Amino acid sequence: MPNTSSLPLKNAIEIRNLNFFYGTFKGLKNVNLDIAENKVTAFIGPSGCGKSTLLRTLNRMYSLYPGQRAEGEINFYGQNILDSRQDLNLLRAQVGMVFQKPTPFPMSIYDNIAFGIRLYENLGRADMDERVEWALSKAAIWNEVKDKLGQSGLSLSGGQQQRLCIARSVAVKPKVILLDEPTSALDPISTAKVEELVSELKKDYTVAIVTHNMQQAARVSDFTAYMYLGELVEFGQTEQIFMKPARQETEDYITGRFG
Ligand SMILES: Nc1ncnc2c1ncn2[C@@H]1O[C@H](COP(=O)(O)OP(=O)(O)OP(=O)(O)O)[C@@H](O)[C@H]1O
Repeated sequence: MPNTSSLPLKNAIEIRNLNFFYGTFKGLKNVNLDIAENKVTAFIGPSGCGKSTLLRTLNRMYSLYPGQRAEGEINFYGQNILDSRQDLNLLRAQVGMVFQKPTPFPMSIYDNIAFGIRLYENLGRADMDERVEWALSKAAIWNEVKDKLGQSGLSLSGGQQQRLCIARSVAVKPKVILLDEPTSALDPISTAKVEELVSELKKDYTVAIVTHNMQQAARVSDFTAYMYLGELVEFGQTEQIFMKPARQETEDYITGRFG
């Protein structure tokens, strides 16, 4: 891993010697990676290389599944979230996640946002209204839904549903937002809106994004991690990874000569 310590950046997450197991299969092999605060870090690499596995360790999403376990350290602002004493609800409020397929709850647009907030905070009606508007505005969808907050979240288009899901994760004021191929189910116009939104979000949040789309990684991210067969092959500033990769394997993948 190149040394990025010379950059004047603060890390939100520092991953150290991370190994991940699906039963006996090792999905991640000794990964070391820093995720800088208020930056976008992209995970790229061929199918099955461990991008989603790595993302899902960052809020312990895997803990829902028996037989899956991580070893090593994931220090989130200095605290190792792999510690068995880690409060998982608190962690998931601080490290939110948006999935590939938009997953609005089968309830109103308003309640899609308010639901998560109610789990953590006891807001009065006026404060809740304000928070809902704030979250929908942050996710650049307020103007499209402000006159139909009582309608089902499922009545929105796919691209709007995905922005609603981003609003839902923003609403609980996380520090980090994890995006797992957030545009792969979207049309090009919705994709462009979500990409624009990602660039906006980093003003307030730290973002990690898994993407199959290398142009997308190049457009939206500040740092890129190239993975292969569960290993982190190369990590650096996105411009360097795409313009001047240090490793031949990275260059082969970036230039489409892989495989
Ligand atoms: N639930 C599971 N049980 C067993 N093995 C799994 C499970 N989920 C993923 N794997 C394996 O772990 C490895 C990494 O998978 P992962 O989904 O992280 O890859 P990925 O890079 O995100 O792939 P893709 O781009 O296709 O989504 C693969 O070999 C995959 O088969």
